[in-house]
Amino acid sequence: EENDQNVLHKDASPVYQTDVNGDTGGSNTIRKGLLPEKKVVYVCSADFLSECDRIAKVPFRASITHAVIEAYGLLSRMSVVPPKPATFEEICHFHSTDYIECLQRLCQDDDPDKYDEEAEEFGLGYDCPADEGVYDSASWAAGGTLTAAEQLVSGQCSVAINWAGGWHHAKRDSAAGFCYINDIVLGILKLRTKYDRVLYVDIDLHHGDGVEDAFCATSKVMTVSFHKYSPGFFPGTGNLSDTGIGKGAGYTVNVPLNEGCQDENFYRVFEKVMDIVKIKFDPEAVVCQCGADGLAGDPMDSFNLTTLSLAKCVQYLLTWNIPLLLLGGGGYHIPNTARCWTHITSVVTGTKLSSDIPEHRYFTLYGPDYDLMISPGNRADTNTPSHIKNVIAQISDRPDLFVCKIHIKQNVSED
Ligand SMILES: O=C(CCc1ccccc1NC(=O)c1cccc(C(F)(F)F)c1)NO
Ligand SMILES: [Zn+2]
Repeated sequence: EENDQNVLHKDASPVYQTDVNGDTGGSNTIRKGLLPEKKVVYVCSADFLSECDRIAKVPFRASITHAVIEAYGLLSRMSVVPPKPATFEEICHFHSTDYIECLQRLCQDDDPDKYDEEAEEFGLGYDCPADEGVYDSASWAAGGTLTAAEQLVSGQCSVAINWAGGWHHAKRDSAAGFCYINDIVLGILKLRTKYDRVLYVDIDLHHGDGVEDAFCATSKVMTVSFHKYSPGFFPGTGNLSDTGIGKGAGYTVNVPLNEGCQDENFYRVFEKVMDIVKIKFDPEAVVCQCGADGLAGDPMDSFNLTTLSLAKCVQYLLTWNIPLLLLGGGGYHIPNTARCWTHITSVVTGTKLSSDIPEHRYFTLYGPDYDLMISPGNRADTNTPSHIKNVIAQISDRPDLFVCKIHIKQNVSED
């Protein structure tokens, strides 16, 4: 019966399936018999895309991703909200004014010898160049995450998406790993104005060190990062033994994984760890950084994931029915990253997509199969069953980890 309804609708892309009662979707659709409609906010505008397209390490990734989401007709399933760039004052709710003033100054200076020792002190230089436009694109990306978080706080939606956010390495007073402004920390601080316990989940290939550092000493924000951990691999932090300090002891979770990790192991570990996190921390809101540099085919060439496991992780978080903020991050095979975040957007909007990518402006990037799905490479998954078992056991059996407290609504909200 559902197949009869795969009719083409004038206002949807040819591949866009209808839902059970024949509608092509849209926020005013009354959907019977499906998961209760989750209102989804998608942060986007022409200015936002053109500014985020200038992020040096992922040129035009913002527009390329948006174009596939649009080609599949997914915009009609979400409410599109235009962001503003984050202001200096908003950015300094986390970052030091000295660092941000230095970043602004260097981005306006076109002298190749501008990197003085102050620049070095703030991590600005050859590995994190402060080129013209870096401050603008970073403040627009951060504005997108703040807008998304504000939509959740004001109750306008249950899921909010900023695929141009997720810059998890930036520190309070330094740039790192091509991250200049930590939009994730700013978004979490915004969510904390309403929610007492906020969970951060990071499924990027790399350890989410900047977010972990920001909240390692508080029990109000738990950070959970799944990442490749091996000698010499950036940033080098995020071992199992890294569990938080002071009042935050037990509220930092790190899941170190080895080379070649594939979907089955990745999702198995994710589900086991998150089951425990849900019980012990009982979050009121969750932020997920969906970095796609762990995908097969990424030039990072480290993990061997497909979009299926990353989408399943987000699907899992949706079942918690708490406010969910979805962000981008790494992802340097740009067509695969666009495939991944389109797949996740379809999961969040409850939309089945054909795997044939519709014709659109960047269609040629998806050849020769023009398929939404990707295949794993044939590199071995070096995460042995005993490694996986050991990681899960160490997290679930640790006494200090997220000491299980009865969460009584407290009027003193700060630690
Ligand atoms: O993706 C990251 C950090 C990436 C990073 C950190 C520290 C040093 C270098 C990098 N990034 C790269 O090496 C990089 C970035 C973009 C594209 C490439 C490519 F050359 F592999 F394509 C490589 N975090 O989630
Ligand atoms: Zn990464």
